[in-house]
Amino acid sequence: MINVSVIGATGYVGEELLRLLSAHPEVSVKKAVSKSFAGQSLKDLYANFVPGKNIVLDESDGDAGEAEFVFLCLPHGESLKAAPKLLKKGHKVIDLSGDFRYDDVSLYEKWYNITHTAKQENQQAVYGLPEFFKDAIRNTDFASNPGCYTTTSILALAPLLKEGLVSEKGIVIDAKSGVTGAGRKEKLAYSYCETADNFKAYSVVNHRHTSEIEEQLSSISGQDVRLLFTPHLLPVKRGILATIYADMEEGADALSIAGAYEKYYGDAPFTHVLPHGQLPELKFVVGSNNCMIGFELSPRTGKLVIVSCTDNLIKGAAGQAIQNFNIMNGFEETLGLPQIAWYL
Ligand SMILES: NC(=O)C1=CN([C@@H]2O[C@H](COP(=O)(O)OP(=O)(O)OC[C@H]3O[C@@H](n4cnc5c(N)ncnc54)[C@H](OP(=O)(O)O)[C@@H]3O)[C@@H](O)[C@H]2O)C=CC1
Ligand SMILES: CC(=O)N[C@@H](CCC(=O)OP(=O)(O)O)C(=O)O
Repeated sequence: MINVSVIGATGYVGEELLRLLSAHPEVSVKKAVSKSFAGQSLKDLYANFVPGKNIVLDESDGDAGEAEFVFLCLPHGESLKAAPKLLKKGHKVIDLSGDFRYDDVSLYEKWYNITHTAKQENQQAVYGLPEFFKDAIRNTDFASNPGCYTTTSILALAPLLKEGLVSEKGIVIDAKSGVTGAGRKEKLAYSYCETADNFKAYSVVNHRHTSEIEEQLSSISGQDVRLLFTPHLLPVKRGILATIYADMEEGADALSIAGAYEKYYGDAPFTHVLPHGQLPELKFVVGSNNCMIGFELSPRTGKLVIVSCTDNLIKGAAGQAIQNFNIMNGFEETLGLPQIAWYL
């Protein structure tokens, strides 16, 4: 059994993580930290935990107790303060915020408008996308979980860029997210009346995930990738669907594209590519740790259209964190993780 602690336990990601961890056969949750609800039982806030083990929320004192592993489910800027202290005390850390995702901290500082105060720890952090960095994840004590939009986008594009089947220029990612992607904020803009029966684009041309997607795709493919990323707020609770447009290079056809995906994801337990012409839907992935990808060629325009779906709270956050935890501990990658979506 591995003792773990969850900090930021009452947010949407923290709650989902605790729910998934409760079914993990090798995990014992020793501490769940909340600044706002310290002293209360988790089940008083989230009644879905009534049948589970009683978890009393602890003070947010930066102490992870006896836990070997600490999951940080804090807003960006907060992990920046918490992670260095925990690493110094010898804890292994998996951070779910954006604070340690960049190789180039100046990109973080520019896109998040925050001065990075833990540059040394940032160098230590491994980008927790198992499909591409499994060996590094296996050998680190500090994993930085990718963003939800970024996981969905990078998994769709990386094999095709790496194999030279699409151009690194002119890519457009048109992504839609469920409202839980914004966190458990008490803001009018995320309330039922403002989001239900509505659909809107936001942060057009300047969403911070643009830089994370570009940096990782450039690093994986060895090309200078520049792209447009447009997020939208979808009136559903969970799920991300990204429709991606890319210019095909010479030699790109249904067979070579399927072959490139097979090369990188043939053995990946959670990334599934549908046969040419079949497209994923949110209900095929929501409730699971899967990323599902489909594609269609447009010979008339020379463009490839890719559709990629994840559950933002699972493969986009809590599930991928557990996948990284499993790899860091030498467990089966799938341990404790849902492989079949809810569908309904
Ligand atoms: N929602 C999603 O789909 C995804 C989120 N992420 C990332 O995961 C992290 C957590 O996200 P999410 O659960 O959605 O966010 P929430 O806003 O729902 O939860 C964050 C929690 O952090 C705690 N907290 C501690 N310090 C602060 C502070 N200064 N300001 C606000 N909250 C604080 C709060 O709990 P308390 O007051 O009880 O301590 C809060 O509930 C973020 O970094 C986010 O970017 C990553 C991928 C997907
Ligand atoms: C719908 C919504 O608001 N989504 C969030 C992205 C999710 C998130 O929390 O960002 P990270 O994945 O980087 O942690 C946003 O656009 O800011």
